[in-house]
Amino acid sequence: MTERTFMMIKPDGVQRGKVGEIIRRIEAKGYQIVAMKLMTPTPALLAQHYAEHVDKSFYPALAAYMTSGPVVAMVGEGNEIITGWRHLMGATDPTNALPGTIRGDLARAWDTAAIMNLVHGSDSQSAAAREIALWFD
Ligand SMILES: Nc1ncnc2c1ncn2[C@@H]1O[C@H](COP(=O)(O)OP(=O)(O)OP(=O)(O)O)[C@@H](O)[C@H]1O
Repeated sequence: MTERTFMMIKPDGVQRGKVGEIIRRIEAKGYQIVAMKLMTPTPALLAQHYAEHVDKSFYPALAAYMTSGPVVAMVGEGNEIITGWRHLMGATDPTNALPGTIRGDLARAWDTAAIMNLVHGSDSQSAAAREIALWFD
């Protein structure tokens, strides 16, 4: 089923010059990028995006990481893209992410309180709808 998802290249991806490589992998898979913008998230936007995490002990570190610089916010479209993009990303913790995935190939464990893992993708259809509306008015 053709569907849309919210995809993001996080600040470490932009700062480390991985934008081209990540977009190359999205396009190599055959997914379409139907919206894209470079922006630095505000703390308020981030708290809405990560509403499920705001009360967690790592949230201050996550917020500092995610507002540290520009991100590339994208809407992707393709068959089963929500699940497929999460497979392309790999496991949340780069140490556990398999080779062949973006996190497995390009990220490593960082000695910081927030897991820096280059990319984000919505984990369900309801999350995709909510996140696309949040990031693209
Ligand atoms: N225990 C933790 N300690 C530090 N940072 C964490 C921890 N768990 C998650 N994070 C950070 O918060 C983000 C959101 O966590 P979540 O569990 O939703 O992971 P995810 O779905 O793989 O990642 P994302 O939502 O960014 O795609 C992670 O990508 C990571 O940057």
